[in-house]
Amino acid sequence: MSNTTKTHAMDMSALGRSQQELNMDNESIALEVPGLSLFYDTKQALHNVSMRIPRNRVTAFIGPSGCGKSTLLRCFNRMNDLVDSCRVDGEILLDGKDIYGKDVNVTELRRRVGMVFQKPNPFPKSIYENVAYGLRIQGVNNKRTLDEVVEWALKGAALWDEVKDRLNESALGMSGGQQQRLCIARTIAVEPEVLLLDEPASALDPISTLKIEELINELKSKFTIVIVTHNMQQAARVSDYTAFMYMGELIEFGDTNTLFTNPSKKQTEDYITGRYG
Ligand SMILES: Nc1ncnc2c1ncn2[C@@H]1O[C@H](COP(=O)(O)OP(=O)(O)OP(=O)(O)O)[C@@H](O)[C@H]1O
Repeated sequence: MSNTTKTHAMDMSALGRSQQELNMDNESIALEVPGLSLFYDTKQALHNVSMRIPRNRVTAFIGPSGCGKSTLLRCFNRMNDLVDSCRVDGEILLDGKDIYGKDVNVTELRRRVGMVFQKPNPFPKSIYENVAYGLRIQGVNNKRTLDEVVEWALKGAALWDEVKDRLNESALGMSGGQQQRLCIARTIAVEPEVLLLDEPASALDPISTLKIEELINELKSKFTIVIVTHNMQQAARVSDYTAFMYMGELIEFGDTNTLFTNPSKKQTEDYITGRYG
């Protein structure tokens, strides 16, 4: 990298990050993509993507609009199955087993790999029932069990103190930031292994965004987290590993500190220094 570029590369210490580098070879792997292509009709949106997502870490997908970040994220819990024109070619291994295999129960897969979307989407139900929803679907109706899980999940989503006195009020009366944390609580209530976050803070104000980022940092001790973000500062703040994508290809994937301060590919360097995107 040239000296000029180095001065433009992100100052990671300003983000409060330690300089410690992580090594994928020392990680336990939650999700493995040996080589995945994806088509919407004849248009190829992912080109032979290979990657390993480490357990109990935060992995961020960055890249310009339309590069395939959300498409790849949605492959991890087969949300793309809902798109008629979509065809996936390849495997994704969750704990070593192909999630596209014939015998896979997709409902169970989506419990194990939960997803939170860009726009908070609570159900028009009470705060309590939003969090209890996934358990009720599983047939859990014991009040004591539900009470315990609702409290655990709301605490886990850093929302309990704000809502504990109004659990029976409608979730639709909450602020946007609270609704997004409620959606996180609803997702973690069924104890997934992986949490997919698709731009979870982009519709939120800066204070709510900060809360979501702090929450991500806390949740990674229990869950493997994959986050799509447009915001490079956010990726640098919250993630351990970062994948840079461009036009459906995975260009570079590695430890976040290294990717932002010393990228190995020219395309990554151009993107993080603001030359395109
Ligand atoms: N349901 C769909 N049908 C057809 N094409 C789609 C569909 N969803 C996405 N695409 C196309 O696939 C490509 C990748 O889109 P995707 O939304 O994954 O990109 P992205 O990197 O997440 O973009 P953004 O940052 O704007 O959300 C784009 O060319 C997009 O137009």
